[in-house]
Amino acid sequence: MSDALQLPIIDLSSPDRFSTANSIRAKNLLCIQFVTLSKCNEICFQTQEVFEQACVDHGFFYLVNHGVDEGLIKKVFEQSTNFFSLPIEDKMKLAKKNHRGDPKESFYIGPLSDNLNQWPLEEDLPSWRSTMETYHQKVLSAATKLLSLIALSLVLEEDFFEKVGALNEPLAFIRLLRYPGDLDSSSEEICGASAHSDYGTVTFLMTDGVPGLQICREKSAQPQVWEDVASISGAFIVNIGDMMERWTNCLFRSTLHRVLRPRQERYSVMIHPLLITFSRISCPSGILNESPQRLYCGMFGKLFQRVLSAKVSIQLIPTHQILRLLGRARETHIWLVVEVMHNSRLSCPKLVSAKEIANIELNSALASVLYLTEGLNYHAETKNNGTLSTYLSLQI
Ligand SMILES: O=C(O)CCC(=O)C(=O)O
Ligand SMILES: [Fe+2]
Repeated sequence: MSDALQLPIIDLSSPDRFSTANSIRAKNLLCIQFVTLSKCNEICFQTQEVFEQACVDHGFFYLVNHGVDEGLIKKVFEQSTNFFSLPIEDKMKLAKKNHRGDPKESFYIGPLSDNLNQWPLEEDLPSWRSTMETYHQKVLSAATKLLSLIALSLVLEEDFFEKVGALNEPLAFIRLLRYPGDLDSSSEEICGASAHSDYGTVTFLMTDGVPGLQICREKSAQPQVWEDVASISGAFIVNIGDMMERWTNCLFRSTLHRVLRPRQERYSVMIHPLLITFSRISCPSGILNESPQRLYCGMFGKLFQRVLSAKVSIQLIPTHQILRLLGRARETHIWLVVEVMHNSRLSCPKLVSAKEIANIELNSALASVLYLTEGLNYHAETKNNGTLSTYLSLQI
């Protein structure tokens, strides 16, 4: 693996919240910690004079002192391994539907407040559910603190998100991932997770340290440049999602990323907090003053709100995956919301059925597709090599 990218570190426990908030976006701050990782386990902290903006330039940063106990993180990875090590027929009991996807296994746990989640049996995996529930709550609490820093960084009141009710109904879901390792070297697939951006507000990612994550900071550059992002033990890799990018009128960046097919087995755990009310809050005028052209009509437009209330799963797909998706859409009756960029403005999203998709013009490099499966699905796929790719879709 080539030298890993230097990403900014945000310290959630720093008493100087204003400086920390500034480091989320302000340019030319002095004495901010950077980390340089050339190999995963070789950590070298370095102070640099110029701080590149965490959210504005990279859309990715490390979060340290976040209050999620290392022991709990270790337990989550152990329990994830326990789950994926169950016999395939046990895992299939939680599957509802076939799904073709990247060559990895995944398990989604939706918001804890609804009772739609499926859990492995307590007798099969003792304490599994309680471990995941505790992790869910702890990460959500770190996310809430981070959001207050984000508010400060946008020159908003620290409790802005709280006041507007964005935290009243926080929907966060956990994704447990297992990449099986490159057992089949003849495979043409180079990705364990294909290039995408995340659709939520911020994503909290923890990995087991096996390399593979890469980001592309200039998605429109040709050829695309992919840079490795290494893990730091105990630190979250946090990235900005599309929802936040849109809400800040593209001030913050939702960066394209992917995971290369790892040579050895790789585990990762993600939490995506999705703040529904957030989608109804318009971009603050302060941000619009900086970039007066409003790039999005509404947050996601009315349609997105309909989507959110329609008990469906959602995912934003970058353009280069659209064609792949179209092939899939015809098979699986996926509905898509298509937004096409016209003269650097996004048109209002349109809801189209899988049948209509073939007729949509997708010649813009910046088109994005929000695809919806028919709610509450657990998808499963058995690949030729016997690995299982599963997910329980987001329950909203
Ligand atoms: O496994 C990882 O390191 C990241 C996966 C990812 O980006 C995703 O599933 O959204
Ligand atoms: Fe992602």
